[in-house]
Amino acid sequence: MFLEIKGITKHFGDGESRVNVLKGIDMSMEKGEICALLGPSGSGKSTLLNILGGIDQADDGYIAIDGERTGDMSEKELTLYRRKHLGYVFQMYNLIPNLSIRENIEVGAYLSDNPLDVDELMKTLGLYEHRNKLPNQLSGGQQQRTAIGRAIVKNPDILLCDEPTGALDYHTSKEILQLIEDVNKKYGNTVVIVTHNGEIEHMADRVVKLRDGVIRKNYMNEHKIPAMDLEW
Ligand SMILES: Nc1ncnc2c1ncn2[C@@H]1O[C@H](COP(=O)(O)OP(=O)(O)OP(=O)(O)O)[C@@H](O)[C@H]1O
Repeated sequence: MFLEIKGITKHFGDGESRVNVLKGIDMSMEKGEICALLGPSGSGKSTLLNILGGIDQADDGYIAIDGERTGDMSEKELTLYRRKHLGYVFQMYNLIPNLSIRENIEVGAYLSDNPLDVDELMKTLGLYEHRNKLPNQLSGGQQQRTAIGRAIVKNPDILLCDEPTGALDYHTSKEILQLIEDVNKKYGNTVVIVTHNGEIEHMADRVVKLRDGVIRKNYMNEHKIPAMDLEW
């Protein structure tokens, strides 16, 4: 097992305003799996993703990646680990406005000992011809491609995507999902996609459904559908 999540609990606030957001999450994933993490608003999806990504800390439980428990690491080790092994794609692209597309992707490459070839990646992403433009000269879909490029150029073991198509129209969303699928096939990264879009579960190997901070369902898809064929 590549990724192990065991007994994760998390609360926010204290006293009357205390909310128990995650109430004991256990799940695991193999390398190269795509997991769709679904659940109603407020069920704890982003909180779990942030804990997986080392952006937030659990109250209890642990995350182990390839046998290494992130909770046992010092702050410095964790930062290095995050830089090297995790890629994050957000709904808002968070690109650096005064850097070119190429430079935005290179920012990710600098963080890695083992980066992918930036030119080749830009070609895979369909961004090569736009490489010298600034983010605001591109469409939303192209900006999201750049954000995926920045996350993936590190060749991270795990790619965490929080509503990666949340701000995009139907066709662009499908393109981005196809791209995530292509990247997973080509580089074998383990992918977790947090989404409200139930259709995305059909392209995933594993489907995990959260409700009220608990996993209600966790199953493997017998028949995956290519992202290109999803409809909603
Ligand atoms: N930093 C925080 N401080 C206080 N409460 C928080 C914080 N972050 C999240 N919460 C609360 O935790 C609960 C779960 O939030 P989370 O964002 O994980 O849910 P979600 O399933 O991702 O929801 P959505 O689909 O709407 O993004 C919510 O009730 C939210 O208000």
